Amino acid sequence: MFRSMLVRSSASAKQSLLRRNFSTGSVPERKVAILGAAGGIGQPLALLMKLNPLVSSLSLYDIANTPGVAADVGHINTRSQVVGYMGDDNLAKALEGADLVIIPAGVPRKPGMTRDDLFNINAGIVKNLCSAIAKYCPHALVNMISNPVNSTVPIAAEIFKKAGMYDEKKLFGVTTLDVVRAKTFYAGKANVPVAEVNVPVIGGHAGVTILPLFSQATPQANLSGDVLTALTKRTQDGGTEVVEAKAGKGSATLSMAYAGALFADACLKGLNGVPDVVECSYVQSTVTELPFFASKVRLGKNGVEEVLDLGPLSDFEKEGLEALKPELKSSIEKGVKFANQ
Ligand SMILES: NC(=O)C1=CN([C@@H]2O[C@H](COP(=O)(O)OP(=O)(O)OC[C@H]3O[C@@H](n4cnc5c(N)ncnc54)[C@H](O)[C@@H]3O)[C@@H](O)[C@H]2O)C=CC1
Ligand SMILES: O=C([O-])CC(=O)C(=O)O
Repeated sequence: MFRSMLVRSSASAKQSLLRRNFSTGSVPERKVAILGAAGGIGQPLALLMKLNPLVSSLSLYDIANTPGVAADVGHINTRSQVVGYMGDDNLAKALEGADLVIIPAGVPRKPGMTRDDLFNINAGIVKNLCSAIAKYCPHALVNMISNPVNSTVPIAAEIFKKAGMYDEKKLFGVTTLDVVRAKTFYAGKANVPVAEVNVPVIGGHAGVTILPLFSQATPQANLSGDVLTALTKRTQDGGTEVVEAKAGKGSATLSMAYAGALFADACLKGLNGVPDVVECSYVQSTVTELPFFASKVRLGKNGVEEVLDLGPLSDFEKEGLEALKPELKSSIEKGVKFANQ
């Protein structure tokens, strides 16, 4: 009996050693900061990042209410240590040492508004937060969620350029929710298992600038032109569908937190050297004549490893691509102009 106890205890010692190696060795320490962590997106995103075993330190920053969110999420028995930071004076500490900063700070839409109607408030918020990132964690990857993404990403790039630390490989507009929606809507119409579906979504993140490429969707399905037109429109209007359903109580938060957590996980995998991590994102790009564009991106140890080209487009998608360019161009220019005022 004594012997079997010894065997058991040496087996459990081995297991705990393995566990320790896992937490200190093979999985690197990664600090993730969420700016706007007490908001509609921020809270469920904090929860999902707390569940991610790739995160060792989770920093929750907001101008209000972060102590409660951090205390709540911090009781979950997963790897990361959670700290809440509230107010401008604590932003430096929230950011120091961050490998990845996710920004869902800012106001959401109400019915009747476009994403661009958020520009006046959110542009200033993003500008201040990016100035702090440039100062306190210049090497971090930045996942921009705050709308209008088509403009807030160029704003961030300009702020980083002014600070002399811009690295185009490290700045991402999060367009994953467009991909999530395109997959869901396509699976419904094509009658295929949603978990197997892949659909690239290119362009930007507002109305017609969102261009799902259903011609490249897998598994392939033989959908009529009318169905493809309707699927495209529903994907482009997905945000508005939620804004209207919430009737003044904000925009997508839960599906956005899911999408944001998926994209952050892909970024962390890339940082950790996992090969072949490919996601769509709105990044600095040369795949079209526009300086920022969403397309498939290969993620690696330095962020963007490769911006993949668009692949073959149907005639309908080619038209959509040309149609989106003027709006996307003017949203980019608006952001650049604002940052340089
Ligand atoms: N990229 C995308 O696909 C999506 C983007 N969004 C955008 O995400 C943003 C946030 O949406 P919600 O979470 O629903 O809004 P929300 O109003 O519920 O939360 C925003 C949070 O940001 C905080 N905040 C405001 N100023 C801040 C500052 N200077 N520093 C730190 N935090 C600050 C607020 O205190 C609040 O807790 C909106 O701009 C919305 O349009 C929403 C859905 C999808
Ligand atoms: O529609 C909005 O305002 C929020 C958003 O970006 C989305 O849900 O795609």
